[in-house]
This record gives sequence, structure tokens and C-alpha cells, in this order.
Amino acid sequence: MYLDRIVETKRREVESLRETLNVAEAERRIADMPSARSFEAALRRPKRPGMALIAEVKKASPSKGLIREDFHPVQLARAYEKSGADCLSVLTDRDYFQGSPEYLTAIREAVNLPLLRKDFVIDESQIYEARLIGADAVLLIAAILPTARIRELKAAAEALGLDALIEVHNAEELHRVLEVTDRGLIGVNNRNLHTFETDLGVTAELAELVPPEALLISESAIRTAEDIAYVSAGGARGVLIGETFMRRPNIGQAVAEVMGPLPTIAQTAKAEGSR
Ligand SMILES: O=C(O)c1ccccc1NCC(=O)[C@H](O)[C@H](O)COP(=O)(O)O
Repeated sequence: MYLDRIVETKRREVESLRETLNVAEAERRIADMPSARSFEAALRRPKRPGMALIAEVKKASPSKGLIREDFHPVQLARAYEKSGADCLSVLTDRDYFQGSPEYLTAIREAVNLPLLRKDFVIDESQIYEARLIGADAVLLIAAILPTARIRELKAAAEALGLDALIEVHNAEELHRVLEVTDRGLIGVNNRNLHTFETDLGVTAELAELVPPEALLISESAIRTAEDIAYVSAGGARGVLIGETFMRRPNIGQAVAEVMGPLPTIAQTAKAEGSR
């Protein structure tokens, strides 16, 4: 199975990362870095009221192969920032998504938005690395982590000032995550990572079980404004979108079509005044 292969690759990557990572030295470097940006706070106060956007920088994927040939991560990130994305997700996996940690670092230097390191985190060393390359948040995927490891890795992320987006695809995974936390960021992946099947109905099905203190992010297979309305009605307060935007030559136009226009300054001021 693909997901097992990915995790096997991550185990090998972690082995060599652990050989090179000096934790004391990493902690010294992190202490000298500026604080991480709050990924969760940006999603809780989205630019488009009612629906936050995490826009993904994604060149390729196991389910779709090469998605975007003309791939310039910094240009894409700048276009997302201009289009009113609240946060960015950057694939750092090389073997399966043609991503790179270097892309995240380059994007960190070019845009101000909080950045999610999108990878398959199974070990604390990857969290140190995430912070060092400039990430503000990490993804923890319940499908590949026992409950105790979700707890430990979330604590490790928080100790380094990073937020965790914890991802589930079914009720069993969600129940395990809720043993760890009933707040923070819960991502419902509409894609089954074993079969690659997608179904936006998964968001609504699991939303009923997500406590109101948590912020529910609907992930994957979101293509249209109608899809946004559908997952919003189902309970999502944010979306994570990659392929739909990556396939379009004009990122700004694609974001506006799917997410709707940004509110004017006057509309934003009025909304802030009524809060
Ligand atoms: O995208 C895949 O094919 C995939 C396969 C195996 C594990 C993870 C995978 N994707 C990670 C993601 O969750 C998506 O990149 C993200 O939610 C955006 O999805 P989309 O908008 O459908 O590109």
C-alpha cells in the first residue's frame, strides 16, 4: 500500500536525520530565530469571513502524478498571498510529491503568511527540522500514528512554538485524536490515503463529532465554489486546497473563483466593529 511505502521511506529519512541532528545545537539556533507565526490564529480570523483558506504549494502527488510542470514555489506562494490566502501548506516530501524543505525556506523568506510543513511526521527530529527550515505548523496524520505518538508529537511541536494540524479520515481516528485534544486544528481529509478515493461527504459526517472549540479544516478534492458551500454547510470553517489551484495558470483568478472575492476595507472594518 502506498501509505505504508511512504512511512517506510520516512523511517529511513528519520534514521539519517537523527544521525545529523544535534538537538542542543538545534535548540540554540531556534532560540535565536524569530517566533513562529500563529497558524491557528490566522485561520480563526480569516480574510474571507466564515471560511479560512490554507493554499497548498504542490507539484505532484501519488494519486495524480505531475500536477504542475511550470512549478516556481516562491512565485506561487506570492500569488497565493496576494490572492488572500490565510496560510500556506508546503509539501516538503521529495520522493512522492516532488517537494523539498528548501522550497519551504525560500517561501518563508518571500511571504509573511504562516506556513504548514506538509509531510509525514513520525518523529520529533522532523519537528525540529520543520522549525529550523521556517515552518509555523506541522501536520500530524492519525492514520500513521498511534494515539500516544499523536500526543507526544503535538507536545513536541508546541514546545518549539509550532501549531499542529491533526488530520483524520474516519470516526475511529477522530475518537483517538479527541483523547488527545478537543480543541485546536482538526483536519478532515476527504481523501482516503490508502485507496485515494475522495468524498466531500466525509467532512459533514465527521463534523458532527468535532467539538465546537476545535477548528475544522476540510482537506482535499475541493474544486469549486459549490464545494466550498457544501463543506461549509457540513461544518468546515477552513479548507486546504492544492490541486485545483496548481492546475490553473492564473492562481489569483482561481482563488477568487473558488473562495469568492476578498471583502473591501470598509466591509472588514464594519465586521470588526460588530465583533
Ligand atoms: O494527494 C495525494 O495523492 C496524497 C496521497 C497520499 C497521501 C497524501 C496525499 N495528499 C496529501 C493531502 O492531504 C493533499 O495534498 C491536500 O489535502 C490537498 O489536496 P488537493 O486539494 O486534493 O490537492
